[in-house]
Amino acid sequence: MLEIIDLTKKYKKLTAVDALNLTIKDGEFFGLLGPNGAGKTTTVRMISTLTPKTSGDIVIGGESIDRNLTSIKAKIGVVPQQNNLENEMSAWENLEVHGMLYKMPKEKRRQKIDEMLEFTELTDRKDDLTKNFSGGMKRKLMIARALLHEPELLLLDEPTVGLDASARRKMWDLLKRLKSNGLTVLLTTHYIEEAEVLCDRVGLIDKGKLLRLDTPNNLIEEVGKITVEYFADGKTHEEFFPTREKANEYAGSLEGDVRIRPSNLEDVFLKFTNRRVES
Ligand SMILES: Nc1ncnc2c1ncn2[C@@H]1O[C@H](COP(=O)(O)OP(=O)(O)OP(=O)(O)O)[C@@H](O)[C@H]1O
Repeated sequence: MLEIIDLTKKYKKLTAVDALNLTIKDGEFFGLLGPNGAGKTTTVRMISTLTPKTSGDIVIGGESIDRNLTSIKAKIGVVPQQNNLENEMSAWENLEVHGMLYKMPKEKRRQKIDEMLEFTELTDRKDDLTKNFSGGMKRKLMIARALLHEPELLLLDEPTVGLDASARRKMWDLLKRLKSNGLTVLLTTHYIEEAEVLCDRVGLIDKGKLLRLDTPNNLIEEVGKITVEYFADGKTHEEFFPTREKANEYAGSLEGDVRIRPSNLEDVFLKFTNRRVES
């Protein structure tokens, strides 16, 4: 569905995305996980054709984005990190304008608007101005809008950033419904739990480079399923073990504050970079 080949973006001396290679399969829910500034937004913007790439290629459904921009644009739906709704328009009007921009015939457009409002649970609020919406409702409307023209690939840039815990969980449910419908999704996030809960495979990205790419489980197993966390010399240390027995054995040799827990993707990131994703 999506092939990214040696994709690079340079801003003067800064290489924001550095020879990125990855392939996303049909129906896959793929996550790019990395801290702020890792190059996630730049990658999504290049795939969305909003930011020109410096070099490399992006192939969507067999077509390079350098070839046929109009047909590529029809294949993708984009949900940017920042709200870019028309705030003085109602939810319905925002969707109507999008459908017209994508040249959807009136009957089909109206039918999809109803369907998307229903899917995102915004039907009751369809006539309200979006400036009066909560952060979670705005994000849901942006998803409804991105799906309206029936794209093959949905790009979600940090879909839950700025949302409170309850709105984030509701958004995860909505994204899980998309996943069960078989849509191909590329999501960026710096939330560990989000990547673990939603993604079939995860690419760890830091300073523009892809460090690792696999299922969350495989990545965690590569590092060690069990973490021993202990406090010494004024800071917290982590050691990783393949089994609880080995972790127990090691923990037994330590003094003071010791915790044994399942490893997560934050530990994987820490192991490969010495830095945390959620800092
Ligand atoms: N228009 C620009 N001009 C110059 N540098 C930029 C520009 N856009 C991004 N950068 C730089 O490129 C790097 C990657 O930024 P990017 O926004 O892609 O990261 P990110 O992983 O999406 O982080 P965030 O979630 O905070 O947006 C950063 O160092 C950023 O400062």
